[in-house]
Amino acid sequence: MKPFGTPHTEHALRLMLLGSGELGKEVAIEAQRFAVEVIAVDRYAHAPAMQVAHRSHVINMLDGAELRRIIEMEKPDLVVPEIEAIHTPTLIEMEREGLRVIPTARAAWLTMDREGIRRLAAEELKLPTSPYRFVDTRDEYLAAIAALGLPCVIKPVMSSSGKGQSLIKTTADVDAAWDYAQSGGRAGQGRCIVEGFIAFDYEITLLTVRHRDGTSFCAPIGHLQVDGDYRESWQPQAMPERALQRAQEIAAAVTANLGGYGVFGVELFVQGDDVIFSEVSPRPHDTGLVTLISQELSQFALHARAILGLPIPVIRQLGASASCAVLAEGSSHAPRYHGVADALAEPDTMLRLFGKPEINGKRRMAVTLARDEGVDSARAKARRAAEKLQVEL
Ligand SMILES: Nc1ncnc2c1ncn2[C@@H]1O[C@H](COP(=O)(O)OP(=O)(O)OP(=O)(O)O)[C@@H](O)[C@H]1O
Ligand SMILES: NCC(=O)N[C@@H]1O[C@H](COP(=O)([O-])[O-])[C@@H](O)[C@H]1O
Ligand SMILES: [Mg+2]
Repeated sequence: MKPFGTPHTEHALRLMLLGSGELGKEVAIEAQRFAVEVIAVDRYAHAPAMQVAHRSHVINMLDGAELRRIIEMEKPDLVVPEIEAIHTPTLIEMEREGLRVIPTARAAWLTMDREGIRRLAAEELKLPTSPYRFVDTRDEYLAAIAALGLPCVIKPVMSSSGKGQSLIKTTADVDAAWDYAQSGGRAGQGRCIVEGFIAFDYEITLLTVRHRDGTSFCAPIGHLQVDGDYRESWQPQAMPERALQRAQEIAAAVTANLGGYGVFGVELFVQGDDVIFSEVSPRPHDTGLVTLISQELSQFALHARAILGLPIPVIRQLGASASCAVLAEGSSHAPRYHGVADALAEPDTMLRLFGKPEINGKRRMAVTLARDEGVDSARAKARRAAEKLQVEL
């Protein structure tokens, strides 16, 4: 890698974020601590990371020609995918031409689409997963439900944060779930995965960092999801030694196959000592927002260090911590936030307002963070802080 340089000069070390949401904003800030020049790209203007980047571009990242044009124009030293809805075949092509993609173009390609990563994990790596089928038509969908049984879950192959996802409990849910899957994904209509429902005891994200000196794990993060979207996360999630070991083995196997440097959010379901692989983000994870308060080096700082080829000799945990997502629902072009001071009144409390420029429907706008004696009291404190925060539309 070339030496660190000075932004806005010919010697700048340039990092392009593809996706500029709340996660990218924190990555941008961490990269700038090393004087990296940050170029933020997303599908809309004034996205959170754009607000702290040196420059930004608004493009359709699912359009290969547009993606190539912007990368050729900016000539970044590192391209850092931040969301799954990207034309990853273009990244694969350009990686062959010498572009550096984090963690690798193949990892971004396999995980942009639930089919790629699921087939890799279940069929190639033989890791335990939920039973599943991919479907393109309503008839195939009905056949999948018949084969897998109820309850089951349907998700568009390209989606995140639960968009287009439904739990199908009874036959009464079947039609609405199909319609939502066809309208709610990040790339419009199309292929879906139908998964058998796993009645897990709890689920975790195991943040796994591949860096120049090897692979490191953060303490497991427990989380609560509603409608497939994260609402609360906490660290550490208590778990039996055997299950933790199994979780680390699975995370090591998946991330070693994906390769490259950076943080991965490995999502796992736990039942007793058994661990089931769900999916992986080859980048920081929303549930990992808790590490902004729970670790000396947050997942964003770890990502920056790893991708810049810097050492990570230790990941220091600072104590039981929690995060609580703040969602708003409605429509607005200039949301305002009340109760920020009240939300920060208790010791060991922090928050982030993402600064998203508009809401149309339901959107995660902020997160509260808290540390306390134990995970339960940290969760309660983060929730109290979130209750104080009001989003005026
Ligand atoms: N097969 C399943 N059995 C039980 N619960 C499931 C299953 N699939 C998904 N879920 C629940 O829905 C949540 C979201 O699913 P998943 O992670 O696949 O969606 P996503 O849209 O990629 O979300 P994100 O982008 O936040 O990771 C899971 O964390 C889990 O709580
Ligand atoms: N689960 C993935 C996740 O949380 N991704 C984060 O949400 C942003 C999109 O938010 P938006 O839908 O509000 O634009 C993404 O850009 C990323 O930061
Ligand atoms: Mg997930």
